Amino acid sequence: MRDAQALAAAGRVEEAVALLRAGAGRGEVDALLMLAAWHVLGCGVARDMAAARDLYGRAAEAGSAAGAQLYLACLVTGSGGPVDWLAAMDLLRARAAEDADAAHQLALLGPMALGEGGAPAMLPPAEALSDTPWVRIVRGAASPAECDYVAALAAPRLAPSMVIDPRTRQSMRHPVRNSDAANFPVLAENAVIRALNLRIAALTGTDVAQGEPLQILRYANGQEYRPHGDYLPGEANQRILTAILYLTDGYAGGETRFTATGLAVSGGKGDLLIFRNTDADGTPDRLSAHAGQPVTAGVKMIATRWIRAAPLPAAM
Ligand SMILES: O=C(O)CCC(=O)C(=O)O
Ligand SMILES: [Fe+2]
Repeated sequence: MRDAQALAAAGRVEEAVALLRAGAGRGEVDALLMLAAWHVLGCGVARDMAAARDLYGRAAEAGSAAGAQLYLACLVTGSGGPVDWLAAMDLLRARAAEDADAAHQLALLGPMALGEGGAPAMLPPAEALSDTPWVRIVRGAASPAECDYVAALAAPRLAPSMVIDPRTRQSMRHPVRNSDAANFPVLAENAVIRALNLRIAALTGTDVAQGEPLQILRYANGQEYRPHGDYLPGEANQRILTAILYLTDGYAGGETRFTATGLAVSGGKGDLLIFRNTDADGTPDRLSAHAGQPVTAGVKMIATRWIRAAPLPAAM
């Protein structure tokens, strides 16, 4: 496939696409995956998620682990076609013998007893912690095994957290947040991540499409997230809610502290903290400002879902 890349780099995009199509036609995994990626990105071909989904499916059928992962993401998130949870479970079962992660996902999904499309069967109740700002906690929203799985899945993806410089729009390191971060864009989701995102959507009374990619933060000793609001300056589709799932326990410090009132939350492993960042009319609620206090021993990991007022544009 280096030939196709070289042709594309030389501006001979049509020839590159023709080469990929020929390889894909012969069922070559590399060609199927690259052509799919080009359809996702709209690079050399028109952006076409349905075509990408079909190509990932063919790569999966040809035995590609990467193809199977991406096809699974399409099936569980409804990218490039309808959500097909049953086909996703079939795919996991077909792979479980040779793919430890597929087997692990099935082991976690079984006890969830999910309904159609991966919807949660039952929801634990929410407890009010404060009304101004509006803060709720759902104890045991995820099991310890689910938390461990998400933490381990994120580990190889973790990199120093970045913030966007509002002047240059470049991402850069910043002392406001010195943790490590990783996220799961739609095509990086799998069945377990999707099930958790659907659970968070149900617990917050929102549509799963309103959620930004699940973001994992890892704070080692001394790391923190300084006081901030989660709302986005000048954004029309505002972050109305934040949901934080605590993935680890046994660390010291690291409370989530609402700086205006001093409310400090030490979430237990599997607890989900939910708070509103805006008023009913969508204006930022300054009282929702909060911090992740410095961790003083051990490691704190959380999974954050920033939830917008309206669904985000379809999957990338
Ligand atoms: O680490 C925490 O407790 C807070 C994290 C946070 O503020 C966020 O993810 O938006
Ligand atoms: Fe925050």
